[in-house]
Amino acid sequence: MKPVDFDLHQPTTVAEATALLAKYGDESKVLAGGQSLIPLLNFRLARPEHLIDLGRIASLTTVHRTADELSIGAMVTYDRAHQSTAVREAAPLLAEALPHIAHRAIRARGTVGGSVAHADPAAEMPAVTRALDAVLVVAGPQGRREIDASEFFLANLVTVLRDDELLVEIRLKPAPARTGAAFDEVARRRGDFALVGAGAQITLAADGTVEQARICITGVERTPHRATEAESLLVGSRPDVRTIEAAAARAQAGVEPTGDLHATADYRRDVAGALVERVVTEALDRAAQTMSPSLQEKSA
Ligand SMILES: Cc1cc2nc3c(=O)[nH]c(=O)nc-3n(C[C@H](O)[C@H](O)[C@H](O)COP(=O)(O)OP(=O)(O)OC[C@H]3O[C@@H](n4cnc5c(N)ncnc54)[C@H](O)[C@@H]3O)c2cc1C
Repeated sequence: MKPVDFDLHQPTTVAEATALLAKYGDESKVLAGGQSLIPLLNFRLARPEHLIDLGRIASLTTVHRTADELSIGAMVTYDRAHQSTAVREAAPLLAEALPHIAHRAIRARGTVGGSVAHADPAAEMPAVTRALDAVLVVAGPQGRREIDASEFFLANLVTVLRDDELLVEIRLKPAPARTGAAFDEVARRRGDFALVGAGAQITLAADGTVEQARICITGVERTPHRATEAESLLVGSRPDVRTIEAAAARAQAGVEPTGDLHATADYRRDVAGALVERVVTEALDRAAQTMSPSLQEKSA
């Protein structure tokens, strides 16, 4: 099928884009990479009269790193983020998650901001922003506001974004030294949305104990899940196999999936536990590899 007729607007600044959103309200829709929106238009599940393409707003395409902050523009594509040294160094969990998103062609066009704004609970980006305590910067006719990722996602495909607001930037605190990260997922076919995914970013203290643990799980609830109980069990410990298994068991007990035609609730819960065990083990190994050999022995 083809979309219903619409007027295409191509603003070159955020102010122009928000003015268009304010003018056309719920008759308009923002277009980012189009990897979710274009199929919705083609199937006529979305019928906006005005499409506001963000593709010409250069200020939304930058990645900027300072000592205290990593800032990623909403229109940065998955590929571009993955090629960025700043992202790899400051947000290793994000760098690990990016290659799991869809297929190469989709990663070339899809944007980090589009994924967060779309808020699919099976998607990688929303879960990663939740685990990394990202701040989501939003622009509207009244100016900008900052929203913690923990408050951004309300339900499947529903966020706190208002009709006349744009997500413009994702801000993260850079990962400290001695940090490792891993992401893994289970999908029916390579490139499909995963049934369940999990990511972990772990920072070790100089003595080899866990200083900080961040764990997220996709595909188990209506919003991206953060496994805080598992995180607290790891923090302060000198993690061995038993501690990791206990953390995974806590993560598994902490999710409340519902079954659907793709997988039962029990299957999703079991996979979540197995994936958390795997990614925590891998993230810890990678964090330990950043330390001197004597400290690596201590943390083993
Ligand atoms: C076959 C296939 C497989 C896929 N597999 C995966 C997968 O495994 N993991 C995954 O995460 N995704 C997957 N996707 C979705 C893909 O990642 C999309 O790119 C992503 O969901 C949306 O990003 P986009 O930039 O394409 O946004 P668009 O499709 O342009 O927009 C999506 C929605 O967000 C809104 N929006 C976009 N940007 C903004 C903004 N800055 N401010 C406010 N609202 C905005 C739009 O109005 C629209 O409602 C898949 C898609 C396909 C077609």
